Amino acid sequence: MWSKDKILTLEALLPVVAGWKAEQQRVVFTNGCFDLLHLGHVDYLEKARHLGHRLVVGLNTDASVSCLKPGRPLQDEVSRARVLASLLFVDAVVLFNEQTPLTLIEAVLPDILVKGDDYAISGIVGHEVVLQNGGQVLTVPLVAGYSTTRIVERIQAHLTP
Ligand SMILES: Nc1ncnc2c1ncn2[C@@H]1O[C@H](COP(=O)(O)OP(=O)(O)OP(=O)(O)O)[C@@H](O)[C@H]1O
Ligand SMILES: O=P(O)(O)O[C@@H]1O[C@H]([C@H](O)CO)[C@@H](O)[C@H](O)[C@@H]1O
Repeated sequence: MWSKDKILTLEALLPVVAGWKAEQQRVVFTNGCFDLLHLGHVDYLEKARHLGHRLVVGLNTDASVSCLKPGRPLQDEVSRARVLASLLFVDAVVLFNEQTPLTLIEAVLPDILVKGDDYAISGIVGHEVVLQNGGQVLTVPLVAGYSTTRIVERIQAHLTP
């Protein structure tokens, strides 16, 4: 499968998810901006995937990111989606334009909802609907010292005479 074929609209994703569920494959969902992919992202996404059988990543569109993080994204949504889709342990990438992935999560109804542990379970968007549906909401420990912001700051410091 080509990585680009993992990037699906919600309409295209839902029957794929239904097929996985019919085969008793536990579907893991996470979401984020993933502007500059770094070790923390890779570590957490790989761990998230191994909490179940299939990993779906909800990716904020450029418009969504720019509302949440002024001055971002540094990489456009096409680039961010392809980079995520190129990861072996990512099974699907779906863009969402809202400020939160709630509608997306309500549609996908994953078996497991995951975020890094920079989020408390109660602060993870969609935790209620996933728990009400009998699913799990879990966090994965952060890899210390890695963030997109940190990368930007280091580049800026490097360029500053
Ligand atoms: N160092 C890290 N280790 C593990 N997971 C991380 C790390 N940094 C971010 N994540 C997780 O990656 C997902 C996407 O986060 P995000 O795109 O905001 O990354 P970020 O590097 O924190 O970006 P920013 O610096 O702009 O906030 C979130 O679920 C977050 O919990
Ligand atoms: O990359 P981020 O900033 O970790 O991703 C955000 O996560 C929010 C989270 O799901 C809140 O529980 C989400 O609401 C927001 O749209 C970004 O995806």
